[in-house]
Amino acid sequence: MWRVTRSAAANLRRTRRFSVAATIPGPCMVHKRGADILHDPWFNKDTAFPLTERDRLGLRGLLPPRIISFEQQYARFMDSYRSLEKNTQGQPEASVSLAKWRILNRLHDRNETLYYRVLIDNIKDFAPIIYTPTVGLVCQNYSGLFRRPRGMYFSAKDKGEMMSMIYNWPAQHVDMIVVTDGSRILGLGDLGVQGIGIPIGKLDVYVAAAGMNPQRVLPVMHDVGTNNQKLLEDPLYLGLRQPRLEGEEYLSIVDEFVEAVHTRWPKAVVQFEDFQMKWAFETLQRYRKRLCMFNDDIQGTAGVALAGLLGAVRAQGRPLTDFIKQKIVVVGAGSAGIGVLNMAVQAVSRMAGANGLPSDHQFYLIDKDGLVTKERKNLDPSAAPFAKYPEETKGLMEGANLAEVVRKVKPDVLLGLSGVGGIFNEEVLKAMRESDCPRPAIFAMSNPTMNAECTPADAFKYAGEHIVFAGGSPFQNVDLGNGKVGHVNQANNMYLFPGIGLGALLSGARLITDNMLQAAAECLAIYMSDEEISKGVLYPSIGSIREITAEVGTAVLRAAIAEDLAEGHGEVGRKELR
Ligand SMILES: NC(=O)C1=CN([C@@H]2O[C@H](COP(=O)(O)OP(=O)(O)OC[C@H]3O[C@@H](n4cnc5c(N)ncnc54)[C@H](O)[C@@H]3O)[C@@H](O)[C@H]2O)C=CC1
Ligand SMILES: CC(=O)C(=O)O
Ligand SMILES: [Mg+2]
Repeated sequence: MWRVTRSAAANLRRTRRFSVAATIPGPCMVHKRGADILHDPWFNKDTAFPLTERDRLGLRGLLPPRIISFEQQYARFMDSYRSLEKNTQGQPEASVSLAKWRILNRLHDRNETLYYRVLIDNIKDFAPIIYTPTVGLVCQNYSGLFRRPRGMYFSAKDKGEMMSMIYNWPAQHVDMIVVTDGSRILGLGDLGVQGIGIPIGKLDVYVAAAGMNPQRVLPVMHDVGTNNQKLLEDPLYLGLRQPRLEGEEYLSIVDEFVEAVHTRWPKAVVQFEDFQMKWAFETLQRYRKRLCMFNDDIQGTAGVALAGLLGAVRAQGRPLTDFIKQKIVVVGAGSAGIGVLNMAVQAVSRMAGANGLPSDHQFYLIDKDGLVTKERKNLDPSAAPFAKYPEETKGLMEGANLAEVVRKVKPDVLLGLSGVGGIFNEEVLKAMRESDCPRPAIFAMSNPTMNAECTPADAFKYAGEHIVFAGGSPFQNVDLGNGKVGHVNQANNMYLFPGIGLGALLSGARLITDNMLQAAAECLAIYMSDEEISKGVLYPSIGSIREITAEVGTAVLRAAIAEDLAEGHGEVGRKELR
């Protein structure tokens, strides 16, 4: 469909030459020399190059003479990080977090081997810096923070050029791509081109959690303009200074990108991230049968939430099949909230042996206009299956407000994916005290921290110490006094997306099916022991993200094999996989 232009062909030849020399995974031949190596974060070892390599690679004289081992470099970096922590005590949290991000980012830009080692070993400490919440702050300030490019940018001005541009990426192989258009970055809205921080952060998690080869990951930004007036007026803004493309014009950009990626790396897994709702659903429908892709906000989040919801049922001491009877109020009818409900419906249907949503389901959906009912004017088709008929609303009217809904419904679970910080206020949380449930669950899943629907401290204070709590960003456990601790879970799609991507990649499947996603969610749901669950611990520690990712990846791979979709990866073919 797309013309391979002359420059594309030339790029292809160049890339092939380059790739043979420089991007073979594993123990690799580096045909770069001298300063080019020191300036390439993929290969640079700084002062750790031994004398033999300094001679062979033309580095003699370009480095101070003393060889500092990798372990010494590691210790030196961690020392400077810990000193930064000590020296910034008492300073505003945002500036401390940004300072931490800066020193990690400088290392990322200089020496990826050391960067990923410190990241893997300290993932629990560093995840809040390279991922939510700090990544949100980084995106908000990206144009000012920008020093070196990372990833690829496909803008509205590149129409007709993408098949050629894709060959500008220096690596021959790409396994994993995370792409955004910056239109809904966490709960921070349209951040235009500055949203590139999200694909970068997500791919860092892929490397740390799934062991992806850092030379085979690609963060991508589709810059189709921004409707953020502040950014449009910012003289330093790095993106296109035009309103967002809409309709067919928008889709033609994404189509062209997908075609280019699929041509160059047909086996790469593509994760769509932080697209505004209409494009999140549209692109998922459009591409999910055409390439190995998923939408993390719709599908990854749904799996993590479902695992948490099933954990909440276990925490109540009830059998999993009681999930069907749970009264669940979902606040936020966007890509994440609707994604969660769709997956919950699949789970309920499986348990009930039914097809679709049983008529007596107890799911309630609230958006910015209140309770969603069949009387809603211009009811969004994706919300329609969850809109209540008047006789099902316990007397609540269309648009009833959140506190009213909680008072009347007395839910087992209150789950927020609204992006609105503090919306679970004192009144709402106190209403949760009247819940019929022996152990109600409150999930305040919106990111970053300031957009969480409530803090855990408020949740335990107003809704009661017996609740189970999960946030989307990390929070400290809550001291309830008398030696009691309110456990705080982090219900974040980071528990699943690395395993979904890894399993899909290793399977070599050409698409990601509902069964593969369901396998991922089920794997997470059964990961915790009954003892942990009874203490309100629904998810593993982020410190064990590699173990959980390996399990999830295996579950996804098995599901792909069971569906006869697995074609194999690298030297492991279809037969060996079986
Ligand atoms: N913890 C996690 O793993 C994840 C968290 N999220 C978070 O969820 C939030 C929403 O994401 P999306 O669904 O993609 O956004 P979206 O923009 O598609 O949807 C937001 C929804 O919230 C509703 N809303 C807005 N104001 C409201 C109010 N005052 N009361 C009730 N509802 C209100 C809107 O009507 C809309 O339905 C974001 O903050 C995002 O960071 C998203 C994905 C994963
Ligand atoms: C975690 C995530 O994907 C989000 O907040 O959008
Ligand atoms: Mg997201």
